Amino acid sequence: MSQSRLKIEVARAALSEVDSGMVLGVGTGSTVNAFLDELAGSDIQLKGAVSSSRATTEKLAETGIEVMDLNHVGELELYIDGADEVDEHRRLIKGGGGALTREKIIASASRRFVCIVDESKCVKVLGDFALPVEVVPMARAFVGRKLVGLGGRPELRDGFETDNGNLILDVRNLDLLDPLKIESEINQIPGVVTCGLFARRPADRVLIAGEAGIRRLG
Ligand SMILES: O=C[C@H](O)[C@H](O)[C@H](O)COP(=O)(O)O
Repeated sequence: MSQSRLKIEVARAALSEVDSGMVLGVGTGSTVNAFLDELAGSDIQLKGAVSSSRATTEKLAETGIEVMDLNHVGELELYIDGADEVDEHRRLIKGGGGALTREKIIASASRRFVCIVDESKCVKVLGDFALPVEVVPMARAFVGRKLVGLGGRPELRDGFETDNGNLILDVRNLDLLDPLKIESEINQIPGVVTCGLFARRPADRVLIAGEAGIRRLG
């Protein structure tokens, strides 16, 4: 099965997590877009959605779902999002599309986070995927040196600006065996907005589409 077919399969499986009348937190990326297509074709009627990026806001508008401001909705019942890497403890690397900060805010503001991936995203140890770190522009070089001090090899994502007006450093070579520790170490560097590790706020459930069907973690 192709990867895009697997994305559709897991998107379809995620519909059973969603109820009509919900205000849903919605992540960013191609798997989430597949989910929104499936949602549009279902009979689920959301009250609205909180969006994690401009791209998702546009997609929600096309789908006819009202986009709501997180400041006006309080705690969300459910957040649905994809990931770039997932381990067996439901810890994630996210931010391949640069939306990590808003994604982490909405995931943290939600009671449940259901992550939807195809099996190519599953790893034993996080870190093959370069870790995205969102950085305030004037701190780019300073943060880069600190990341080198942690053993990383940061590379500026060329020509990319986040929805928050910041930069992304993609960091290779970090030892992520203890993702909780490295997540807080990176997040404590002044100038870092957040890093793409979701260890402090892992997914509550991961739905994984593979050749054998849908596997669930959590
Ligand atoms: O910033 C982007 C997000 O973290 C996405 O959830 C992640 O990159 C996965 O995207 P996709 O579903 O396109 O593989």
